[in-house]
Amino acid sequence: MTDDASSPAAETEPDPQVLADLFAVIEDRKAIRPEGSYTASLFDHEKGENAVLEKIGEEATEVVLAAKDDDLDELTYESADLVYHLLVLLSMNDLDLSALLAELESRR
Ligand SMILES: N=c1c2ncn([C@@H]3O[C@H](COP(=O)(O)OP(=O)(O)OP(=O)(O)O)[C@@H](O)[C@H]3O)c2ncn1[C@@H]1O[C@H](COP(=O)(O)O)[C@@H](O)[C@H]1O
Repeated sequence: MTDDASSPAAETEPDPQVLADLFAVIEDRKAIRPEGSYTASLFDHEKGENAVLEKIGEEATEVVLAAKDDDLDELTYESADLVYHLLVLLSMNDLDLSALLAELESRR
């Protein structure tokens, strides 16, 4: 791996900040509730929490199936769905991303 900004790796390397940025967007959708936002709809709907819990169950199953099938693209895609819905669930329960990170840090 090189720090050369002109290398293809430097152009495509994901920013680890992406998780914090995504959580900030989720918190923003919770506060502002823009029309047409799927995330906002999860907070708006009176059964929103059930919808999120259902999604987490579905996505977790899809992650397991993708892993069993050795389908790495699908495993990556479904893991992203799962993490996104997990972050929505944390926000829905007024937990911060830092609570999750602190818990992980405490296990090191
Ligand atoms: N990361 C996500 C994200 N991941 C998944 N989803 C939505 O979650 C839903 C998942 O439902 P499904 O599993 O049924 O959809 P699917 O993945 O096509 O189907 P499967 O193959 O998984 O069964 C879809 O509507 C996706 O669009 C997401 N919706 C939003 N985000 C992020 O949230 C931001 C705000 O988006 P809005 O929700 O539009 O405000 C976006 O910019 C993204 O960064």
